[in-house]
Amino acid sequence: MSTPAVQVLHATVVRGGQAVLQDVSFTVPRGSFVGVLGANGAGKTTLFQALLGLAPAQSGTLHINGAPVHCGNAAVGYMPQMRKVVGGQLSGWSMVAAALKGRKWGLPWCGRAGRAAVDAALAAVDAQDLARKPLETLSGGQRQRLLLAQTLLDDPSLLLLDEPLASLDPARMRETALRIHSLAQSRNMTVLMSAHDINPLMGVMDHVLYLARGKALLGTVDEVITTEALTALYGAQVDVVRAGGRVFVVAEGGGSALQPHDCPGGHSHA
Ligand SMILES: Nc1ncnc2c1ncn2[C@@H]1O[C@H](COP(=O)(O)OP(=O)(O)OP(=O)(O)O)[C@@H](O)[C@H]1O
Repeated sequence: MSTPAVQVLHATVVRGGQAVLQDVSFTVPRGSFVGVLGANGAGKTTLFQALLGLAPAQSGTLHINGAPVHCGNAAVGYMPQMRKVVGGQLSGWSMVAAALKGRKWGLPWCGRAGRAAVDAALAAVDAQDLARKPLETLSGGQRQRLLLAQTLLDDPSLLLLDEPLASLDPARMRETALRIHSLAQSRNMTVLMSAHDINPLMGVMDHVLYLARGKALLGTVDEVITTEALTALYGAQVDVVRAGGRVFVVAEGGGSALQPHDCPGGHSHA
């Protein structure tokens, strides 16, 4: 069996005195596309930061491609959650170039190889037309594409994408998910992508990694997004309801355990 892309064994990660991930174990085979789901505060970003070596595990082990996690691993491309525009005067090209060799917001001076890498990354996400435009003039979706281009520099084998679909409309969400899927397949990359809406990931994901109460459950959509599996994970009654082509994960008392998930045609693909 080949070395897994990600292997987490009995990992506990504490933040602010609280175990955000508690004795979590899962294995992601190489080339898998994993949707990382969970309510706000479930620990999706913390998991990514642990895999980046930025949030050390108090106990347990985390390996990427068979090696312990460490900061600055060029095999890992990371797209953080995007909250606001930084450096709005920068062109799209400069923003991507600024991440060459792991630098962020440094001066975009680079040699011929670096320039070629930036051009190739922009082309891979179909963003050549954004290269000369200042960031502040771009839409959220266009900026997401540039952030995705940044993650492709250094030719990573693993992408950690933190809510890359946030703030996109449903059509763009689906388009972006398909784009990432196709990129991952063509470059043989493993993808862990967090999201609050499962629908754009239907047919794209091989697995779901669902986080709740410090625990994690990895499996196919049909294994994980069920009343039984999520009730066990949450330790309280959670119902998975399919209605009108949508899937709702409903907590006891009627509140949403997660954002409602659109799911046209059940689990069929759009
Ligand atoms: N630097 C930090 N210091 C202390 N606590 C933190 C820190 N970062 C995150 N936390 C806490 O860890 C928990 C998990 O946060 P995290 O950002 O990983 O969740 P998330 O699933 O990514 O949430 P969201 O969907 O809202 O982005 C939260 O309770 C949060 O308050």
